[in-house]
Amino acid sequence: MGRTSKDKRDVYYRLAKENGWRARSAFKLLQLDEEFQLFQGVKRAVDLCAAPGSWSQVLSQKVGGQSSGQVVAVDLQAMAPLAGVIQIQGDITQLSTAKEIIKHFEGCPADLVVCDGAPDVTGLHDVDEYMQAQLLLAALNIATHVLKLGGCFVAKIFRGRDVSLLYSQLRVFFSSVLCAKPKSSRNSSIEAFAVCRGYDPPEGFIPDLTRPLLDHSYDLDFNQLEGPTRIIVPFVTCGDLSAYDSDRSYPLDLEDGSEYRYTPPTQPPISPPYQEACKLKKNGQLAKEVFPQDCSINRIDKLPQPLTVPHCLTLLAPKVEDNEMNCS
Ligand SMILES: C[S@@+](CC[C@H](N)C(=O)[O-])C[C@H]1O[C@@H](n2cnc3c(N)ncnc32)[C@H](O)[C@@H]1O
Repeated sequence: MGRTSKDKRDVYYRLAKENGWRARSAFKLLQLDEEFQLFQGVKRAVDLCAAPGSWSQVLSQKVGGQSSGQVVAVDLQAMAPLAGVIQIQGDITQLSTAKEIIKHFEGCPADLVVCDGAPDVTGLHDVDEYMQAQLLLAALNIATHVLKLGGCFVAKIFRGRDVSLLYSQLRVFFSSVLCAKPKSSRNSSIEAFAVCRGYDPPEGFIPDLTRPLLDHSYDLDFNQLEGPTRIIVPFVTCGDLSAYDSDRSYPLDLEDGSEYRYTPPTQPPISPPYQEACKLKKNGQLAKEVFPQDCSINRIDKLPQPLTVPHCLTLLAPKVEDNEMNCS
């Protein structure tokens, strides 16, 4: 039941597996491209925060497929190999990672940098938004080193309270910045994508890898700009009206009347962060087994010490299904 119910909940999850994409996120990039023709004329692209690799798959088909096309993908996590994609396992906030990306381009600038990065969500909105913003700024910093003048930068953004400040920061480097929401991105999520075109850094700007988060005199440069520090940018929804609605549940029966058949994931994660929790669950060692009567969060004082991540996971998300953790 678990597998079927998850498929049913999310038509893009189902379609991704049927079409051979490693994750449903592939549709987000495809729908962004439909709207903005992101891949037109692109020969070199960087995919930041790429695992499990569906955006890299899209890029390798649209960019890497050309004879001189080149795609570099980076993630903290290991990613299964993909034809035509150079992979780096590293942290995009680290100087060493930025240097490695640059090395692969051998002096040739990239036409497109994309970043679908997401920190581990804590549920504390301010913290999550802050972390997401920092990741975006790290991606932007790397982009300032590899992107050609006039190039394009697309990054996941959380539309939180201070998002207008982020837009302003992006506007310092790009002639056009807008916020796009593909149909495959749930309306219930504050996720959207900043689409920044026309890379045009301020005169005299020197990219500085020693400050990966752009948390320095860049602010001074920024404050010297004329006009308000917070701007409103156009909001564009992408994916035509006939596209599936990601907030809806669709029936499993296929339109042609044929019976639905479960499709396994295209590429299961290599070494997911929840692996330890899966192992403990299989051995009956998760917190709910330890406290079968009551494992509510207000009994945290009664928990075994030290408190491990898997224990917290069980307490905070008791309904996580086996299939969602790929425990089978
Ligand atoms: C939503 S997933 C990306 C999905 C991917 N675009 C795809 O289509 O398969 C977010 C990724 O961001 C990565 N990430 C988060 N923080 C990172 C960091 N500091 N450096 C590199 N990758 C990071 C995570 O490891 C995770 O794989």
